Amino acid sequence: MYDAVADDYCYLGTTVLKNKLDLTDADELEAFEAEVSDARADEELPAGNLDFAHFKSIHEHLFQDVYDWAGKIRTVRMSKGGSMFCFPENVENQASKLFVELKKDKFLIGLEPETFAKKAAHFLSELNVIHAFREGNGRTQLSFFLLLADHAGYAINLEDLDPDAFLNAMIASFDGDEEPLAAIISGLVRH
Ligand SMILES: Nc1ncnc2c1ncn2[C@@H]1O[C@H](COP(=O)(O)OP(=O)(O)OP(=O)(O)O)[C@@H](O)[C@H]1O
Repeated sequence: MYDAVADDYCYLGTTVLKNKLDLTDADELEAFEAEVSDARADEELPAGNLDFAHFKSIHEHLFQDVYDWAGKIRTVRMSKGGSMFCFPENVENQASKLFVELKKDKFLIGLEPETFAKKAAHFLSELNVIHAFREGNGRTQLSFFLLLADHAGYAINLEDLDPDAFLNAMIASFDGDEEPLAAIISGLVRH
């Protein structure tokens, strides 16, 4: 969870996010959110142009059953484990730039696997620094990565992904070292 802050997204005096079922118990909300977002992830994801609007529509798809703000940029500052993410007023601008870069890079099509892994790691790392949403960033990042990899011609099996190693690599990338993340992605695309 986030460095716990009770903000306007939360029920008064708690760190439980307001939600469509009005669940006020953190564990119940977590279980419900996990179940329905998993089910939504198994459905066909919204089509799009691999741009920021597409990224937001994936978040909306995954979390439509849980939050009114699904698909919408957060309005509060956030940090995790001491990592301070992009200020909300800069999210739109930074994300637009990042997705324009991705397009300029031809969505990473036609690269050697090693180069794809490096560039995808950089993209994911920057996407995580932006952290567009109040919650659900990791799951949206992964879903988008799967679409990007598929579009570039790589079939990724997430069962091969070690969640702890992946989290550590994401944190390392936040701190400026994208190598561990590139190594993990490289392992996923080499089959
Ligand atoms: N200390 C940290 N510094 C930088 N990034 C972090 C840190 N801790 C977690 N992350 C990244 O934040 C993202 C998770 O964000 P968030 O909790 O909004 O997503 P989620 O989908 O709700 O959770 P999860 O990805 O854990 O299922 C992941 O990409 C994760 O790697």
